[in-house]
Amino acid sequence: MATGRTHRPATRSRGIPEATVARLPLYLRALTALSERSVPTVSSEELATAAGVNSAKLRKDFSYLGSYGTRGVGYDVEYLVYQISRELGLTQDWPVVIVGIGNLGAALANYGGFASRGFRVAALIDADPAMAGKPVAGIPVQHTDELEKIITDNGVSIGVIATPAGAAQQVCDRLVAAGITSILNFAPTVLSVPDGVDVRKVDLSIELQILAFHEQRKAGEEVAAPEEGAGAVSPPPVSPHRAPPGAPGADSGRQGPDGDVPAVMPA
Ligand SMILES: NC(=O)c1ccc[n+]([C@@H]2O[C@H](COP(=O)([O-])OP(=O)(O)OC[C@H]3O[C@@H](n4cnc5c(N)ncnc54)[C@H](O)[C@@H]3O)[C@@H](O)[C@H]2O)c1
Repeated sequence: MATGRTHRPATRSRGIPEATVARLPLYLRALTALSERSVPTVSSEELATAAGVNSAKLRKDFSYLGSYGTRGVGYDVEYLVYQISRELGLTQDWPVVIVGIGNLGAALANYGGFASRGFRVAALIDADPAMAGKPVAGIPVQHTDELEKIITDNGVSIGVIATPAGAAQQVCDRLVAAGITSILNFAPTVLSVPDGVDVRKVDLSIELQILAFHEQRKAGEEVAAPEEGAGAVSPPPVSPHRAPPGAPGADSGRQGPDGDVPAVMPA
């Protein structure tokens, strides 16, 4: 049974900090767009803007990859795409299983962005016997009774949980016992996993709550703003774009369009 893991190491193998790893997909997304436009080189400032991070952080991140760019020329786009893809393990195909094929699981199965990034949906699994055999995104749904066999037969190491929260821990335990070592959890619950298993959690409602915080703050500023010429002394303005303390992107000083951290977070 899961023993529970309460913290994650600050650095991964080969000394790349976790925060840098979390930004690599942002760089890759921006670089892929440049590559598709056949842009050969890019400056750290341009790439930082496109990725939504600050350029000093980008240069520091790339130094972990041993990539320093060429003064006056910038970074070679194709080479960086290759380097980051290799670092993220994307130069190989990763079979993925999705468990819980309801609204969300079906939407994920239909999402073309997984396959184009090297994540092949190997199987769809659901506990509802009525769904067994029904195709979703062209893949027949399989019953949870088959879970262990499916994982072994397909050599799957990444599982996606899209079940109701109440079922997620039990599904997680079965996935882990069957050999899954990475889990992307969409269920709104904290999963307990043994050492050696990585869990990432996506929660769009948390992102909305952070936006609600900013909306509330903006509304408060409008109410508090003194009328011109009234002579009132107001406190220095607080940027509405700063994240609340402890939130993703907090204390980063500056955030790009997406913030510095993607809307996926450690469990
Ligand atoms: N993270 C996010 O941003 C986000 C967004 C939407 C929904 N969610 C969460 O995703 C989950 C799924 O939402 P939904 O709208 O697709 O729900 P849904 O009810 O449409 O689908 C849930 C599916 O899980 C299956 N299921 C239940 N128990 C199972 C088990 N033990 N093993 C395998 N399958 C099982 C059900 O048969 C059903 O098909 C919920 O936990 C929801 O809160 C998260």
